[in-house]
Amino acid sequence: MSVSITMIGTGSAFANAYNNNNAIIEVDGYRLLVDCGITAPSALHKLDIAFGDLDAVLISHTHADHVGGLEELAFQMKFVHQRTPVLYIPAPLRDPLWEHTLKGGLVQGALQSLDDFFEVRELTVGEPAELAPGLVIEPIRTEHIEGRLSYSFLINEQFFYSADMIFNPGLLQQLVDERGVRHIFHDCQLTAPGTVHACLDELLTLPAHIQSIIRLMHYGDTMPEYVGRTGPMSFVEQGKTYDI
Ligand SMILES: O=c1ccn([C@@H]2O[C@@H]3COP(=O)(O)O[C@H]3[C@H]2O)c(=O)[nH]1
Ligand SMILES: [Zn+2]
Ligand SMILES: [Zn+2]
Repeated sequence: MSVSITMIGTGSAFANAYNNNNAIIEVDGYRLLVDCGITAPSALHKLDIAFGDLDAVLISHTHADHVGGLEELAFQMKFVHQRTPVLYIPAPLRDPLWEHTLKGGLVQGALQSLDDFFEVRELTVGEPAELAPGLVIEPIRTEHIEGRLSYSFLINEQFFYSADMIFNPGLLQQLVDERGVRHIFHDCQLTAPGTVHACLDELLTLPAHIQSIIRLMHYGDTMPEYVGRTGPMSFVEQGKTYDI
């Protein structure tokens, strides 16, 4: 069963030349949207993909470049398509997503909870869950912003998707050398210091065999200036589909 990933956006939160760093993971026609930022609706439209073509959405954390498009998704699916989209979410993130992010825009009349807009499927952190045949996802708690919840994802035991995280060489070493991870898509802040994201200088300190399986995402508008300066790593191209 072949699994692919298409980054509908590869940009950092402040990028203008790239859409928000959100992805579609596809296996046998099943399409999972990973994060749904402010630009996701237009990014999907440019790829001729409608919200109705998606099977589910998975959320890593509640920054707007990762959840800012969920209100439109919720309203469109409810009031245009009369459908309830499936929302996969690491369990501890469920309440903050509603209380701190979505409630303000979605609450109206009898519609008072996340369940009024989504079929919520909570994921247990640290446990693999089969979302569809051939698509097993394990949320891993990673550090991004002090005091805020954020998760990376291990997919089919072989693909690690960082979402937003600070540099954690020990975790990457463990994933590759002990758990057999073969592909990594990692956020990459092009300039130091990496206070809330792994930065390029830090990622370049990884062992070569780990760098060789890393593709860099969630980058700023100056990315072209860094092509050829990323060692064995390479930048993910926005809109390109990769087998993982
Ligand atoms: O303590 C903080 C909190 C936030 N920020 C910026 O806001 C952005 C929010 O989206 P992001 O997580 O993709 O990237 C973050 C950073 O660019 C920061 O630099 N330091
Ligand atoms: Zn981000
Ligand atoms: Zn973030």
